[in-house]
Amino acid sequence: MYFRKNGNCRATLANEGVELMHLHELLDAFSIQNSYPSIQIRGVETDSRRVQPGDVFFALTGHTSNGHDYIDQAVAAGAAAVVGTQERALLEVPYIRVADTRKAVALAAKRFYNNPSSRKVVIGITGTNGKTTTSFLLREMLEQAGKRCALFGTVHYVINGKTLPSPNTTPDSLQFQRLLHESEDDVVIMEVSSHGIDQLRIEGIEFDFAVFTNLDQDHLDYHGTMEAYFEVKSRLFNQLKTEGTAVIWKEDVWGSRLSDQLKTRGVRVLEVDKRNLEDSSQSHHLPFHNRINAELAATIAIQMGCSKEGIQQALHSFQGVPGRFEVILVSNDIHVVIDYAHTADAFNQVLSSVRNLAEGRILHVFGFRGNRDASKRQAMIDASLKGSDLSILTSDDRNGVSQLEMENQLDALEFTGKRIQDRTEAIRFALEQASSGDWVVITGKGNEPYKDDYEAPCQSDRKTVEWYQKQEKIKL
Ligand SMILES: CC(=O)N[C@H]1[C@@H](OP(=O)(O)OP(=O)(O)OC[C@H]2O[C@@H](n3ccc(=O)[nH]c3=O)[C@H](O)[C@@H]2O)O[C@H](CO)[C@@H](O)[C@@H]1O[C@H](C)C(=O)N[C@@H](C)C(=O)N[C@H](CCC(=O)O)C(=O)O
Ligand SMILES: Nc1ncnc2c1ncn2[C@@H]1O[C@H](COP(=O)(O)OP(=O)(O)OP(=O)(O)O)[C@@H](O)[C@H]1O
Repeated sequence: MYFRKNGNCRATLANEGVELMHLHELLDAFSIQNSYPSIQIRGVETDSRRVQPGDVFFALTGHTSNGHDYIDQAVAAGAAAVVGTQERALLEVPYIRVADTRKAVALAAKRFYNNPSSRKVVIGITGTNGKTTTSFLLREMLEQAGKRCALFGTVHYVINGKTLPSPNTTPDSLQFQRLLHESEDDVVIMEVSSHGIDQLRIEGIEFDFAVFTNLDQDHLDYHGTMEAYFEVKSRLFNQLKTEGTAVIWKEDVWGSRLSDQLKTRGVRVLEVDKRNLEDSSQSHHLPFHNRINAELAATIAIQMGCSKEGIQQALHSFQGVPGRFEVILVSNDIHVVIDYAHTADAFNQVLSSVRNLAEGRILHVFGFRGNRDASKRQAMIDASLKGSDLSILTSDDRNGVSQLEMENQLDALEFTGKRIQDRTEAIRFALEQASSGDWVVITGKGNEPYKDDYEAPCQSDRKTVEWYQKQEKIKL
């Protein structure tokens, strides 16, 4: 069945609900002047293992493998055309050479799915810490005001109210356009990671609002320097619509710098600073860092027509974010906080928030992810030692690094606290040490499962704490 939609000639495959498009129409999306045959294509794909007959296969040069190595596999699976950057011997299907396949696939997917984000309010949230929390808070405020929100982030994606697993904080461009094509939501709230920007996952998307929370040392294994990291993050703001608005936490030095840059360029900027927090009575029950996130979210919500009362109501009913400042009261007046902090600044924030609450001591359990930015580790250790009364260094997620190698790396750091290799054991130790009025703060994994060789393998920090309570393995 053929039909025309927004001027594009499309067709639907019987019983599959899949639209067809002419190859030249797709290639127009990334400005390829072409004389390729006018074949019909069925879809866009970047993974040879998922190619269906009629798809255009985009060969991406990745960090672990090279899509060009899978072109033959894609063609064998029925690819109607292939797009890549490398020179190729003649194929039995058209091969289109471009300068940048990531850019090409982003623009092709946008065209193929008929630019779905153009019909929604699009909000991007970036920064080292606070993206997830700000996005959850904003969703709560907007949903309570009757706006249906799609959400993309670290914890999960939500489309049409349905929760989907999150393979990446920021989805790749193809997945993003595909999901938005299905979305009947009014608003799109997305966490925008620096990897996502660098890998052009948001290429071609125009934002109504872009938020900057803060910048702290992280991901330098990928970006090299803080300057480079900042430069990548700031690219999000080049994708604001002409009438779009930047919302920035001004107390952060990088945020202040970004704000000045944007104002010089004539971009509309709404700055949030400590004074806004003093004025806002509605978020006083939250730890300080989440008050920042709440204020950033509220600034957008107000711009989108939400009432102050509605925002207050949303903050009141907010259930929190899985694995972010989750507080568990265990017996004998001992509190446990499960949190996702994995930078020095996040440690400072969380530990000082707990300091304001704790009558007794703070016992901090933390670790490091293997195969990721190791240059931030000493600053994290220093923040833990400074902000807690007992600092317990354990395993976080070795991410393919052997235990021996990890232990060697830790030996090279200056740490005067307690080291317990096994995470379950470290949590047990902290709980055993705690007495009435103390707070045990467990950071790094949040709601994510961790792998451990000890008694309770592959579970979450919360489950471990609850397990100890239930098993009465320790006297709480
Ligand atoms: C290092 C990195 O960022 N990698 C991301 C990147 O993968 P890649 O391009 O390197 O993929 P690859 O595995 O080398 O494969 C290259 C190409 O060959 C294709 N292929 C491969 C095998 C095959 O048989 N056939 C085939 O066609 C693949 O489909 C792909 O198109 O692009 C993929 C799709 O977008 C991402 O899923 C993947 O994220 C990995 C899983 C990852 O861990 N990324 C982290 C660093 C990340 O992006 N994190 C941020 C959050 C950071 C934070 O703020 O905390 C995020 O947004 O998630
Ligand atoms: N505004 C903030 N400033 C500093 N630290 C914060 C802030 N908000 C949250 N944090 C800390 O950062 C941790 C991660 O928070 P959140 O998940 O909201 O951020 P994120 O940017 O989405 O992180 P990631 O991309 O790694 O998932 C929290 O558990 C908390 O320790």
